[in-house]
Amino acid sequence: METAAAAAPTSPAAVIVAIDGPSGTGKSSTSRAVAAQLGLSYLDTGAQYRAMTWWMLSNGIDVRDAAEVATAAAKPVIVSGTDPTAPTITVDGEDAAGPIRTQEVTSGVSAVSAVPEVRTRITELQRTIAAQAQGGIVVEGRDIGTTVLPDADLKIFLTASPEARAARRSGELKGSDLAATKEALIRRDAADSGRKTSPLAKADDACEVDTTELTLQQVIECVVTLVEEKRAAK
Ligand SMILES: Nc1ncnc2c1ncn2[C@@H]1O[C@H](COP(=O)(O)OP(=O)(O)OP(=O)(O)O)[C@@H](O)[C@H]1O
Ligand SMILES: Nc1ccn([C@@H]2O[C@H](COP(=O)(O)O)[C@@H](O)[C@H]2O)c(=O)n1
Repeated sequence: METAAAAAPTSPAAVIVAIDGPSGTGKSSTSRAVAAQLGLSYLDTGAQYRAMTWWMLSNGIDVRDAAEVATAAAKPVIVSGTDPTAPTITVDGEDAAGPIRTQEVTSGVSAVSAVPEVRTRITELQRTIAAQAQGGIVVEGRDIGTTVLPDADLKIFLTASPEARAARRSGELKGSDLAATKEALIRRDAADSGRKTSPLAKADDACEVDTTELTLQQVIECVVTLVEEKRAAK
């Protein structure tokens, strides 16, 4: 007797998700959680610019000197691990996850990331990683939807008021001054939005989500729903 062959289980369509927005809007927390929940890879592009900055500072490069930064931009070997449950970043084989979060790196990163030679190198790296992510990937940063992955399946631009963002950051940095934190993130956003090459910007076809009044869990649920809708339509 003939039996019908069991239908092979189909794996969900690979989907490329770009999440951009200013600092402290919840890009990393949201992207990691969404990627983990949906079995996607995850890339924190800010960590790559921080890694480049840390290398420059560690090697005596004046990060305010664009010509010096440009000349050195090809030197560091930056490797990003894309498991959302345990993202990693190494520079020349050394674990950089801790050092890239220092105040010195945060203060210097906008100057380094504005240098075109730095952006060209890191953008190339990001595109290679996204192309290798078989099951799909969530990539978060400032210019993913506009420049790095303009053909992403889904683009999201997260926003939140400066007050909400400063309060979130102050919660992380125990004992920090709220007004100074707010001023520092406004300054960094202005530098990132004002640079000539690939500034922080919302892509025309991005879906904007204002997270000011939302809990992190609500933002995650909102993005998961958007990704699932895109996957179902593929
Ligand atoms: N909707 C939210 N409500 C409350 N807290 C949040 C929300 N989203 C994120 N947070 C918290 O705000 C802090 C900053 O979030 P996160 O690092 O994800 O932001 P980001 O946009 O990636 O920032 P940056 O660009 O500076 O790296 C974290 O402590 C996170 O837990
Ligand atoms: N696509 C991106 C991502 C980040 N940057 C620069 O890196 C800085 C640090 O980013 P965090 O997300 O870790 O805060 C950010 O301020 C930008 O200068 C970028 O240019 N493009």
